[in-house]
Amino acid sequence: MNNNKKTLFDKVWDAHVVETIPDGPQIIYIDKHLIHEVTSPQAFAELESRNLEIFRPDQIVATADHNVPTLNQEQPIRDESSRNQVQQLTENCTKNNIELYGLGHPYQGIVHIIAPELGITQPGMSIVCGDSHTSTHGAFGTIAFGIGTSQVAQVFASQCLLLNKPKSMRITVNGKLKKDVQPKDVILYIISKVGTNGGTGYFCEYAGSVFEEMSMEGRMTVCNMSIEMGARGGMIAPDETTFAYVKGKPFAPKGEEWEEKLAYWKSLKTDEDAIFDAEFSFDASEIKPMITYGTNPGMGISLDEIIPVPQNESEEKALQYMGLKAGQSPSDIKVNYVFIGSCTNARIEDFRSAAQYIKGKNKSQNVKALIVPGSQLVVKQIYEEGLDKIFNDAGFQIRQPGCSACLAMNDDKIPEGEYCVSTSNRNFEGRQGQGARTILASPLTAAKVAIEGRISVFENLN
Ligand SMILES: CC(C)[C@H](C(=O)O)[C@@H](O)C(=O)O
Ligand code: SF4
Repeated sequence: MNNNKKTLFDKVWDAHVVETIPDGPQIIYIDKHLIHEVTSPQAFAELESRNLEIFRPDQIVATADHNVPTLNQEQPIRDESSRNQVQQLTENCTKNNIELYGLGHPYQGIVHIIAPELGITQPGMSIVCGDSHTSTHGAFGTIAFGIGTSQVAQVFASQCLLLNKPKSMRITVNGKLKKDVQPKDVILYIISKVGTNGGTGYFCEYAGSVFEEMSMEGRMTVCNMSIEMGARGGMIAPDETTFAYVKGKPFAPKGEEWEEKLAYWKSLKTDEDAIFDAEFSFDASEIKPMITYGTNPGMGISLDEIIPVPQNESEEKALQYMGLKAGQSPSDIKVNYVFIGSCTNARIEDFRSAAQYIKGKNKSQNVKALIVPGSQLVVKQIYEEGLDKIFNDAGFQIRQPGCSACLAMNDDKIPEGEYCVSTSNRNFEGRQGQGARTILASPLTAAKVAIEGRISVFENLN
C-alpha cells in the first residue's frame, strides 16, 4: 500500500492487531474459534500434554459434521473410528466447558452453515477453524480462514495467532447475471479464469454489482470457494443485505448493542482510492451455468462447451481419471449420482431453487439423488416450506445434516468409476470415494441433471 487509504481487509485486520514484530509477523486476536471432530483432537491433546488451559472457552463453538452418518443419527454411529472421533469431541467439550452442537442438538450441522445462521458470524470479526472452507464466513465482511492443528492449539491457549499479513486482491464483477446463473456458477467461472493458484498469498475482496445484489447465501457460496483458487480467504463488504440477515438471529447483538455494532459495521468498506496488490475484473453477462470436467475446481467450462484439449500432463491425467476425452460433449457423460449438499450449497436458498425446478417432475431412473441439508435449522425450514414433499415426490432422498458425500469420511460415498454431479467445492481424485468422478455444479444445474438423467444446457439463458 502506498497511500493511507484502507481496504476492507486492512480495516478488520488492523482492528485485531495485538502486537507487531518489527519487519515481522503480527499477533492477531481471534474473536471466534469454530471446531469440529476431525481437526481438534490433537490440539486438545497438545494442550493437555503441556498442562495448559483453554484460555477463552466462551469464544469457541463446536459441532460434529464430517464423520457423522446422514441416516439414523439418533442411533450410535456404526463406524468405529467415526464414533470415537465424535465421542472424543464430546468429551473434550464437556471437560473444557465448550458449547457443542453435537448430534441430536437442534443447532447441529456443518460448521460453516451453522455459525452464520445462528448469528455467531458477524461483520468485522476474525474467525478461524481447523478447516479450509472457513473462508465462507468472509461473506459477512469478516476475516475468516482455515488453520492447521498446531494453530488450533495456539488459539486454544492464547485466543491469538502469529501471522504475516497476506497480500490484497480484489475481484470485481459488474453487470447483470443471466437467468439460471447462480452464485456457484460465478465462483466456478472466476476460478476457471484465475486458476487454482491465482489467489495464493492473497486475501480476496469480491466487489461489484453482482455481489452487491447477491443474497447472503450466495455470498457464502462464493467466499466458500475462495480457497479453491488458492486464496487465504475471501470477503465481501457488509451492507443492508448482511445486516438484515444477521438481525434477530439467536446470537446476534440486541437492542443498544445492535445499534453500536451496526454503526461500526457500516464503516467496513474499502476506501475509494485504496490500492490492491492484484485486481481482476469480469463482466457478469459473460458468465453461463458451469460444470467442472477435471480433478481441480479450476477445470471448469460452461454447459454448452465441449471438453477442452488438455494443456499439460496433469490435465491429461485428470481427463484420464474422469474417463473423458477432449471434444466430448458434457451431455454424453453417464451421470448416475446427484448430490445437493455441503458447506458450499446446503442452505435453504439452495434447496428452494432446486425444489422450484423439480416441482411436479420425476427424477431420472438412472440417477440416485441425495438432498443433504447443511444443518438441523435448514431441515426445519425444508419441512416448514413443504420442500420435503417436492423432493420426496420426485424420488430424491432427504438425509440428515452433515458433510456427507462432499468428502468420503462417512457412509455417503460415490462408487468407483461413477459420475456424480455435486454442489460441493472439491473434485479431487477420490474426494467422494475411491475412484469416484465428481462434476461440480450449482444446485439448479444439479437438480436439472437429476431430472433429465444427463447434463444439458438451459434454454433461454437471457
Ligand atoms: C477435514 C477438513 C480438515 C477438511 C478441510 O480442511 O477443508 C475438509 O473440511 C475438506 O473440505 O476437505
Ligand atoms: S461440507 Fe465438505 S468442504 Fe465443507 S467442511 Fe464439510 S467436508 Fe469440508
